[in-house]
Amino acid sequence: MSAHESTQESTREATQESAPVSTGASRASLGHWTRVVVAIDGPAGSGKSSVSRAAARALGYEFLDTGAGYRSLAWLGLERGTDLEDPEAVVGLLDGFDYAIGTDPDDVRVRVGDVDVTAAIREPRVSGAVSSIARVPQVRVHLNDLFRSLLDAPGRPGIVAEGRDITTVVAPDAPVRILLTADEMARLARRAGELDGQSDADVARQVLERDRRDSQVVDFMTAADGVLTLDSTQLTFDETIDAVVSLIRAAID
Ligand SMILES: Nc1ncnc2c1ncn2[C@@H]1O[C@H](COP(=O)(O)OP(=O)(O)O)[C@@H](O)[C@H]1O
Ligand SMILES: Nc1ccn([C@@H]2O[C@H](COP(=O)(O)OP(=O)(O)O)[C@@H](O)[C@H]2O)c(=O)n1
Repeated sequence: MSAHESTQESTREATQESAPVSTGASRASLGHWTRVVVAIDGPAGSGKSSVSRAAARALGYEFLDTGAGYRSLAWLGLERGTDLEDPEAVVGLLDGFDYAIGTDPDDVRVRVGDVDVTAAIREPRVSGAVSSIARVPQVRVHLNDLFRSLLDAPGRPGIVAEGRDITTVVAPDAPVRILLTADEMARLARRAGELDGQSDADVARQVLERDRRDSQVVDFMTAADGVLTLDSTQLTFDETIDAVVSLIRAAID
């Protein structure tokens, strides 16, 4: 049985379960983590960010959008006029990179220095540049250290972190690991629905090119061993949230 099939099966079982709500977890299931760490990866438009945030809210957990870290560094480089194709220049940006992100799912503001970049990091110019900085190994090491310290910080009983390599590199030993997928047409339609001011064709080109470049660095299209695949193509937004919450509850109860 493939990882995909086995996961659809476990998703079905978990979704049908009507277990009482519990956000607790046994010490053993947490491994070395101080709280429940839920790792979610997937391609652009699969629903990682919105679904992870809603699942965190439903469980009383925190939420970590790791892509915001890469986007913020790209934003800084664009502001400074840095050549983002030059890895040395990109590494130079890390010196004194003063980055902060909210992990409350109801307050996910992002700051670089004194500037609130929450909206700016979603602009197409940042989406178009971010893959260039994400492929620099020193950037990944630097940001991964930061992400791990946020995952293990004192706070709510759990945290849902989403990105491209959370299940494989940042937290391969997380008690819950999910690959959230959706077929290309569904992903492009979702993204097109979000971005005003850009034609659907431009959005599609940009998303596919970003996925192509990102997948040269990390594999977020196939589930690593032990990672559950949840295909949201045929699911509504609410059904996807329910499925993720059920998978988390099933894993920690
Ligand atoms: N299962 C789903 N069905 C319909 N729309 C969805 C679903 N999951 C996510 N969306 C919508 O798709 C858009 C992209 O989701 P987002 O969370 O930004 O994806 P990602 O973080 O993977 O790029 C959002 O507008 C979101 O509300
Ligand atoms: N764990 C992660 C998260 C994001 N990224 C990079 O950051 C970019 C933006 O991530 P994102 O999660 O905001 O992207 P979307 O899928 O939400 O559009 C990605 O295109 C990757 O280049 C990464 O390399 N590793």
